[in-house]
Amino acid sequence: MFVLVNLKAYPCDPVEVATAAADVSDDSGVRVAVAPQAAQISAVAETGVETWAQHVSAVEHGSHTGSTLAEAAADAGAVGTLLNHSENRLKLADIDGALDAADRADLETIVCANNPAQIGAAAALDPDGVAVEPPELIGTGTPVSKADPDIVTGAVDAAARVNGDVDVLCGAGISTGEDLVSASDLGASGVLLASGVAKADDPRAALEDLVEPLL
Ligand SMILES: O=C[C@H](O)COP(=O)(O)O
Repeated sequence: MFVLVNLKAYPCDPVEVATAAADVSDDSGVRVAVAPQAAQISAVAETGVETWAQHVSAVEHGSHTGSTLAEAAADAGAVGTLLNHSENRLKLADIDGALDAADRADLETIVCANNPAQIGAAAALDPDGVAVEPPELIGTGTPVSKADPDIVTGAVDAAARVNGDVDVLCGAGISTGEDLVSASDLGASGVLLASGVAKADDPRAALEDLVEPLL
């Protein structure tokens, strides 16, 4: 299972979370990555944790003020990027362009989507992975794997019909090892989560709890 922790714009210490994630990944053998704010990619990558961008723009080098250049994210230490997160939705053409930008910079890609139909569309663009997240469950602590398991199995089926090479993650409300096991049982190959770690009093303990059933 792949555990991707999105720090969003939460007021956590990204280096503290990243250091804990690197340690938990090393100790458990579970792949754990952290996606901080763009300006914090370098500091997070220096901890040794697998580091992802939260977004890259569909642009090349040039006059694009305010953009997040894929090459700059990679130079700072990112090895992958989320795209089209529910909190940063993109037009179809911009998802496609951002995937091209990520490919140019050798970044792994996960395209987020709300439901199985959108997952099928996202998979058709040939990212490395897709992540299904019902927006209404994001940040609630109610795991998608329990509240809406059909959306996870539906996403797995939709992706497989379109593109057998794409990994399928699920997210929204995931915070415990039990949630991780449920996601795996439903066919997901990873989880995308945020508040369960970024807003935890003890992010290290939250990460340890997440991977515990996989040990
Ligand atoms: O990127 C992460 C997702 O939006 C899930 O957020 P959450 O774990 O706080 O529900």
